[in-house]
Amino acid sequence: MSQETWLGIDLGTQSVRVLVVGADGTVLGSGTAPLDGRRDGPRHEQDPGEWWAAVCTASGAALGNGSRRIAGLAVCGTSGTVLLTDPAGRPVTPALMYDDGRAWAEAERLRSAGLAVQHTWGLPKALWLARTHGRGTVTHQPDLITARLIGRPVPTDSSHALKTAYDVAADAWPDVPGAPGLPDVVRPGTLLGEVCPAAAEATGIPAGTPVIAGMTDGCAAQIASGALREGSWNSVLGTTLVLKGASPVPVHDPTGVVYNHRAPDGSWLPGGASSVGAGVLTAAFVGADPAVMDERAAAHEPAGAIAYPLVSPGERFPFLAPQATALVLGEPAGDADLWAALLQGVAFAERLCLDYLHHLGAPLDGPLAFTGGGARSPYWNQLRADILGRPARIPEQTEPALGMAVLAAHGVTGEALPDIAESMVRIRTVVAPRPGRTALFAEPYARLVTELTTRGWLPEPVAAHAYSRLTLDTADS
Ligand SMILES: Nc1ncnc2c1ncn2[C@@H]1O[C@H](COP(=O)(O)OP(=O)(O)O)[C@@H](O)[C@H]1O
Ligand SMILES: O=C(CO)[C@H](O)[C@H](O)COP(=O)(O)O
Repeated sequence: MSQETWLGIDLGTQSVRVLVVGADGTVLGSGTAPLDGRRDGPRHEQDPGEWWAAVCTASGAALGNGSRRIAGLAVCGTSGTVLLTDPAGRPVTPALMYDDGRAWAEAERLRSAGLAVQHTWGLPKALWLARTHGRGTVTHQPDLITARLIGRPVPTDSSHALKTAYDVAADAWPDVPGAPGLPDVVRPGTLLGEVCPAAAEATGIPAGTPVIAGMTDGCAAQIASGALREGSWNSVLGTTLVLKGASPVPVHDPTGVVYNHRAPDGSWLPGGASSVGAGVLTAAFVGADPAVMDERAAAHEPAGAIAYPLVSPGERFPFLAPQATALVLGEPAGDADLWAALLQGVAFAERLCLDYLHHLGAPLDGPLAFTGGGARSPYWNQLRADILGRPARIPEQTEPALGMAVLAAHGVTGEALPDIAESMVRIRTVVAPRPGRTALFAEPYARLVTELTTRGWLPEPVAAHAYSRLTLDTADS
């Protein structure tokens, strides 16, 4: 690949991040700008008008004052965030965020019509918006930014459209009676247009820069981890846990817990998003220093209590249980023991996600990467490798914006995405499981699986599969 420079834009929950990246993955510039949101019970909204201003600030900071040539850019957003726009592409509603849970009734109706959607997905929320605000065209978070960059409304990409129920296998919208207007769709990596002079003036990104159709932030993080070859997986441990892998065929899950994004080359990126995650630490230990707590937790292996640490009520992966609440079995012997139980509980949930994927027949024999804020803890990385019984790669730079820079390079050069990712993604370290450690955690893991089954959250065949994989792994360790 030539020595070009690429730009990635990540529209997140709390901020917009922009990275300027060289052909070897070196970060040449970065910028960020905060975003506000409104939460009220199950409702979570953002003002889409704020996104453009934040993109301008973050791009300006990433590019500095220089007139650097950018060979291409792509934009990712939070998956399932939607709003409605008028024919000129202007917002006519607030944006309902990916975790906004108000569209229960709409989701129920869609499911009874045969569409495997969760209530936080884009299509039920778009129906809710159409019912309460009137009609408009469904627009995903990045569509508003790519339109502004190019200077006219542009198609959406099939990745952000997935949770609006776009059929990525048939490359078509399903027939949804009463649906608001649906946008044209292109595959990720397609050229959408070029940065127009007005957008260049506002952002500092040179006019004429190619704008490439992006993917969701979850897929962007996967690209940034390099996990794009068959059987490779990326586990993003941030506030919550998202697992995504690469497969030549979709992983079929009738319950919709695991769903499949589609890579630009037509291969599949199966995965799911759990409500377990590192967010429980922030909530339970306000102001604690993770490094200090990790050091103290090392004396509690296994912990005296067993946790299933949901960040918010309801679980979506590795099982669907809207009624599930965080659980702690047993009485932790102090704060270090509780911290240990939470770290171990997240790793147990991660193990169960992999067991579930295996149960569905997903290919799992490639490398596993750990990314997200939780991967900043070397202790937790080791613990997770021990409990999973498999090594994990920790990349140097794992931001979704890097994934978008890689996708832009693919879109402009036409080189295969996995090849470009390998030339731009650097692995910092590989953590191997310690001998005997998987067996040390076998009993609490099995107890947790039993408890989840007894509560009716985890289907029994999945539990049986988890026990049999545990027997195999502990015989080896
Ligand atoms: N050293 C650490 N040890 C444990 N958890 C950490 C550490 N650093 C960050 N985190 C966790 O990472 C989470 C944030 O992850 P991040 O990927 O940055 O954000 P988000 O998922 O919100 O996009 C927080 O919940 C925080 O508790
Ligand atoms: O919590 C989220 C914010 O976007 C998403 O649910 C998560 O990233 C997974 O979404 P996807 O698999 O569609 O990328």
